[in-house]
Amino acid sequence: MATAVPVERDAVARAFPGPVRETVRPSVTVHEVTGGPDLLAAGVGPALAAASTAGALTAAALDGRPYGLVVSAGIAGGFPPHAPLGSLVVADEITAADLGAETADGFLPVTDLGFGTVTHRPPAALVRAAAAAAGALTGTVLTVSTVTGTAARAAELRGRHPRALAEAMEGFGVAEAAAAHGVPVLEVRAVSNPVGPRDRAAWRIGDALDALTEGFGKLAPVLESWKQHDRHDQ
Ligand SMILES: O=C(O)c1cccc(C(=O)CC[C@H]2O[C@@H](n3cnc4c(=O)[nH]cnc43)[C@H](O)[C@@H]2O)c1
Repeated sequence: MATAVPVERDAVARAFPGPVRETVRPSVTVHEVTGGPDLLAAGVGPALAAASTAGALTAAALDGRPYGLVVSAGIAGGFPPHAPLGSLVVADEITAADLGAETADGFLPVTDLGFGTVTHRPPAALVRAAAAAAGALTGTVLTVSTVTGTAARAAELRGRHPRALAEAMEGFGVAEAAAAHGVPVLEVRAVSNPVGPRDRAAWRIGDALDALTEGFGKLAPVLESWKQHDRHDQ
């Protein structure tokens, strides 16, 4: 499970009762919850999140304990009124919103330029089960390299992605790493702030971290049934 920063990782860890063992890997430190998931604070932004997640995936595969599922988790901006503060969002699409080219006629995703991908889709059955268990909304979660800070940019993003519920900065990077290893991905976000005009006073990071802990408490049985990694140990 990959969060951006340690405070998010620790919020997820609080949902699982077991003790935590810290293992230093070449590109990332893994917090292994006994009887629960492995957790990474993979860094802020898609590039570092991809590098850290790929490192953990590679290390686990070389140990003969490959992961069966990768989860990108953390706080996010929610598009009002679709994803209110404190709500939980499970992504059915993880989309890189600013990976492309600006043209006189508007933004072109890299796929229109003939390269790569801009969207990863988590397994539909997993998304349904996770959202039902956690009482979460489902929709597109955008990955951006620049936090939206104006109403105009928020409207532009929703115009291009009408199903977008939230934006964050790591999901697509984590999903790229998972895809490179042939492992399914899920993204779960708790809304800490509205997407729109920059207003630090409007952040509710503590509430979002609490929602993350509560959400993962409810998600645990769903994730357990998808987890192949620990089954290799038994
Ligand atoms: O400076 C600001 O106005 C500002 C507003 C919201 C969030 C930030 C961050 O630097 C948070 C980055 C961190 O948290 C995730 N996150 C949370 N809210 C958002 C958001 O609205 N847009 C993008 N990312 C967000 C993100 O995944 C990072 O890990 C700054």
